[in-house]
Amino acid sequence: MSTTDQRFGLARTITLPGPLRLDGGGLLSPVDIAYETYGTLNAEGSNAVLVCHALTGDQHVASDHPITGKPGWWARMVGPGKPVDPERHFIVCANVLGSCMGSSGPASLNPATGAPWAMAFPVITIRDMVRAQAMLLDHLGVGVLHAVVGGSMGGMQALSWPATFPERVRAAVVIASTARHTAQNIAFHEVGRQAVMADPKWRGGDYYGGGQGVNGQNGGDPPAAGLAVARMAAHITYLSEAGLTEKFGRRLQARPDRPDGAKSFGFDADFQIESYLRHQGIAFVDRFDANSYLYITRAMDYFDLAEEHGGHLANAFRASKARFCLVSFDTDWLYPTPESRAIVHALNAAGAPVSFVELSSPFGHDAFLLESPEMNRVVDGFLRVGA
Ligand SMILES: CC(=O)SCCNC(=O)CCNC(=O)[C@H](O)C(C)(C)COP(=O)(O)OP(=O)(O)OC[C@H]1O[C@@H](n2cnc3c(N)ncnc32)[C@H](O)[C@@H]1OP(=O)(O)O
Ligand SMILES: N[C@@H](CCO)C(=O)O
Repeated sequence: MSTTDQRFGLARTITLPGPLRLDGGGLLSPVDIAYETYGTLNAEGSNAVLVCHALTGDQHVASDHPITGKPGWWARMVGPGKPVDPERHFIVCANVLGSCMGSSGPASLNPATGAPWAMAFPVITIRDMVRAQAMLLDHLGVGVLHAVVGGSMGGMQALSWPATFPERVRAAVVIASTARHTAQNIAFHEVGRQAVMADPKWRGGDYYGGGQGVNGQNGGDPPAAGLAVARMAAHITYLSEAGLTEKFGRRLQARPDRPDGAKSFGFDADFQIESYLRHQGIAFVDRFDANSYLYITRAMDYFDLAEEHGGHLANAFRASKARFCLVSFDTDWLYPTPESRAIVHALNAAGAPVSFVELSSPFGHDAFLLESPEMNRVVDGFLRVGA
């Protein structure tokens, strides 16, 4: 086990013997899980909060990211005086299975060969990620969670937790999420995957150059262009038309050779939105592995909680005694409010206690990552019950 002190969190990577039985049929063993904890588990073991991250997030929920140097992705939600508070809670955030920040994934070494798994890594599901988290909680001595909290793909895990381990969760907070991927969601992911796989540098996933790590840190030559295009397309889905119009409109990008932002009459990034998207694409490839992008988007596309429970979403929650809190954003067209409402209906049908709020924000799906005093108030109030 390796340990690093981070500001107020504790970062570790643990290798668990497993085996982890996967929905796709195989076994994974051993299982590496990179995680951070904040705060202390109380004597009763009743204050643990598991925070689940979205597609490209990681365990650095409230500590600086080791590659980008940016603050943790949910430092607005997790920290002293925040709704998820290390003064009151024992907070656990783990890098999901299949990702690239230390947990087992295509960029990590296959113990059978000593080389990176690449596309030999098994296809995983949201439920596999949850099972791996349960193994970590066993290791940490956490029996029952006070709450599981997540947005977007993190919300899928937060829904999957009470469905998979009904006796281990007392409350679930599901933000900007869905119980199943729609055709539109799958379509956008497929565009991204094809962009990665069409890059000649993808080479069937074997681009690591013998080393593991994010995007060529150890001498590989990753499909950076394809991954950047994938991120550009995906990033549009995380925003809203109104937000884009307000932030960029049709304004032209100022550059050293054209300080007033004149049109190039070519294919430079003339518009600010083009420049912005290119920046988002380029920045992304520094911190994320292209094969992990394939595996995690696949896991999200396969997610259909009703299908896992005989075709009826309510069945997923019948064994659970958990309270649920759902939050959606009115400009989120990726996982729009009706997706959350469908979950609420299923929870009602299952007799589960549920509160639901649609918040107003101009920022689309990624609103859950931004400053939202209303979201924080809702989550804070919900987590204080039964604490
Ligand atoms: C659990 C998880 O979800 S973890 C993963 C979450 N993190 C991400 O998704 C990271 C990428 N996503 C984003 O940045 C998202 O937009 C958010 C919601 C997380 C952040 O939103 P905001 O704080 O409003 O940032 P914004 O979208 O304006 O982007 C700012 C960046 O764009 C750059 N930018 C802004 N305008 C332009 C432009 N015209 N041309 C080029 N770059 C531009 C800024 O310089 C800044 O760059 P930096 O991030 O390298 O410092
Ligand atoms: N923008 C976030 C949320 C996507 O659902 C991410 O990249 O993980």
